[in-house]
Amino acid sequence: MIDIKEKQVVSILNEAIQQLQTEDDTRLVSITKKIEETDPLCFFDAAKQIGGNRTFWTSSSQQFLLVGAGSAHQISAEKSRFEETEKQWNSVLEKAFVHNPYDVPGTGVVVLGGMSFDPKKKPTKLWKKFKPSNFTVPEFLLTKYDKSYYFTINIYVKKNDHAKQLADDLKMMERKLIFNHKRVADRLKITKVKEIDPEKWKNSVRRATEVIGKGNMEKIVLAREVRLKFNQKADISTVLKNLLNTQPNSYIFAYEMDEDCFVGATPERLVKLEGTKLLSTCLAGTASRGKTEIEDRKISDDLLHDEKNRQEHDFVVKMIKHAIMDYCTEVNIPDEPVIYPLRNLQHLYTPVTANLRNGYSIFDIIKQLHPTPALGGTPRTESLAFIREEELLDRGWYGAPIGWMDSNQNGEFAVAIRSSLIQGDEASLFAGCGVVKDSDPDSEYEETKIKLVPMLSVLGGKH
Ligand SMILES: C=C(O[C@@H]1C=C(C(=O)O)C=C[C@H]1O)C(=O)O
Ligand SMILES: [Mg+2]
Repeated sequence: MIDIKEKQVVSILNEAIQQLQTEDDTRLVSITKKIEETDPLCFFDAAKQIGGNRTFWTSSSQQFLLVGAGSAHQISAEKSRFEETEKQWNSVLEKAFVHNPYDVPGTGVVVLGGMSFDPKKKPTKLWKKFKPSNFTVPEFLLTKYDKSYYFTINIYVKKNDHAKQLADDLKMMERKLIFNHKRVADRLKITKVKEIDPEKWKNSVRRATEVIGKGNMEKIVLAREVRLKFNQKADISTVLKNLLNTQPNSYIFAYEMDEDCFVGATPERLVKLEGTKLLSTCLAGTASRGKTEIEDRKISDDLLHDEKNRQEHDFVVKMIKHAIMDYCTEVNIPDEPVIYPLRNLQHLYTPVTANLRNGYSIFDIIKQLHPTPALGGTPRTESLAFIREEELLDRGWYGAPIGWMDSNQNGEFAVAIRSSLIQGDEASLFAGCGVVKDSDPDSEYEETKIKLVPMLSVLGGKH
């Protein structure tokens, strides 16, 4: 094991400082080292004590995990957000002084963030802390990859900085973050539930089926919001712990902006990139889980053969295939979906594998894919216009790409569903469903109800 001693941190900082030309010049220094096993939730908790916003990400296998504390660099973009975000990210990388002896995805200069579903929708104050695109390079980052743990420091240095002093301060922060303390779980209780107008929502579903019936569109995804009030402020670490314990096969994420935190456990990958190896996912079509194994198998079987759900699913497959064709080689998509089981429901699932062509980035793919018909509809422009006009909620970051990327073309983005915007002792939960020509408003309403269960149950609701 290569261990970077503190003395080396001082010399790395010194080297970076000495390369600065003028007093106003600054430079991002990134130092990664391997550490002993560290409890990610303790790290997340401790990050609160040292101040600054926190970020959290685990991939569906949970063998990969990122926890960010504070912010060394903040990217935010409004107009041309994909291009602008990527431009700012590249300029961070260009000037970065990186010391990372490990060729491990998610170590070194890493950025975590997300974006809003539809920048053209008039924003409300609900999401005022979240820009159309916000990304954070954490000041301190914990990475778990396979069974190993890494700690990365990202810090801007100036010509007048004193390397030894900086290194001492950083060491103190590291001790605070990596110290495994005993966590106290909170006992959150829901004191008020306000469903935002279910009857109006069902009417929107009805109108969507009418529009689809006329042949103008094929699929429109409509979402709704539930507002909760709690007996106390929600503790985000406890929410994450509960999600980790109850939601297998899901990406668990948190992105904090001051007092607000966007949290979720989504099963839906948008895109994963490891070097040039690309993975995407078609996930649409839903049923509940059975109470017995036999009942469960029967429900899966029916779902696999249900025409309405297969339609919902096939629009996504077709679109994703079309969207990545020009950007990838070796695109491989099975002809038939399989079942993707979750704790409270099951989906139709078709994996996509491909090879990203030279010269393209994960951002090029996100731009092509978002929103897929799993969250928008078919055709895209028309369905988005319908959603913008008809939906009663501000989706904010719900249903949009959320994820991370590093400086070596590795990264992964999920679609932020099964999620909640937690605001102190209140929260908004979101769930939507794919409306096609045979959709029935009451059944779609029931479907969104099950999709709300994962978040509701970890926030003190019924299990
Ligand atoms: C829109 C959501 O989920 C999407 C809609 C699905 C459906 O209607 O069958 C299934 C998975 C997701 O693509 C949500 O969970 O909020
Ligand atoms: Mg559905």
